[in-house]
Amino acid sequence: MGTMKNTLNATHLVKTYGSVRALADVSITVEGGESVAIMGPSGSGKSTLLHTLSGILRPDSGTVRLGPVDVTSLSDKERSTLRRERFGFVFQDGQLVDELTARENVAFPLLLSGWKRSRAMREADQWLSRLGLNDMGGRKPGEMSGGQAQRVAIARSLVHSPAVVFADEPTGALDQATGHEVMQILTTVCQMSKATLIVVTHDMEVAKWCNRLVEIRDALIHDDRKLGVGQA
Ligand SMILES: Nc1ncnc2c1ncn2[C@@H]1O[C@H](COP(=O)(O)OP(=O)(O)OP(=O)(O)O)[C@@H](O)[C@H]1O
Repeated sequence: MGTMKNTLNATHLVKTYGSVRALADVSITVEGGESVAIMGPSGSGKSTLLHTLSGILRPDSGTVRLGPVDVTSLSDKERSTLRRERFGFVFQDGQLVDELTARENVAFPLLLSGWKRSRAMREADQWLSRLGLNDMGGRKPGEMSGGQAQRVAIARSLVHSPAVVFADEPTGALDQATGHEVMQILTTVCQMSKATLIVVTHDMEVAKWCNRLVEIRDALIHDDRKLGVGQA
């Protein structure tokens, strides 16, 4: 039922930068609620694929659909509204606003959507507590560890109940143990929220947390397979 609505479907994506082909002809369907790791060598097109699927980049040709919506045919303004309302983003680091507290950072997407401040702050507090950050609400990003900051970023990516969370090297700035914790939390809360998760990573330990692994090579999908939990 709700899953069809959130199916992410890309067909025949082509994206070139000058003479470089970053996506040669990529088609992929991700069902609502799946968690997908995208791996591949440096320069193979992973980030370009993530940015195209998430409406940040427009492909030269091909289409991206979220449920019935053709994302590629939307205007820039409509695409940024769709990104803000239906997608969440987690990056390697540096994504939180330094001047805002953890609570304000998490509440930010809700404030942008017009929530009243008091209600947005209460919702943010619930997310912080869900992620084990009860005491962190009043701290600024510079006053937290890397792992804590990533958990705040995860809370912020999910606070507005997005259909899809896009994560680009979410553990790239963390040591292995902290990265492991962050992936456990990220996959658990996405599952709880029934959000699809798409993660770009170089690290098989990170990919293992997902239930599907897509390998990109030379701008094409080279392999696409299911993963059992803890298997790779
Ligand atoms: N803005 C840009 N201008 C020109 N070329 C670009 C641009 N962005 C990416 N490219 C090129 O497109 C190709 C794919 O890049 P992309 O960043 O998608 O790869 P990636 O697999 O994410 O790499 P990495 O793992 O190193 O981040 C590379 O050859 C890259 O140099």
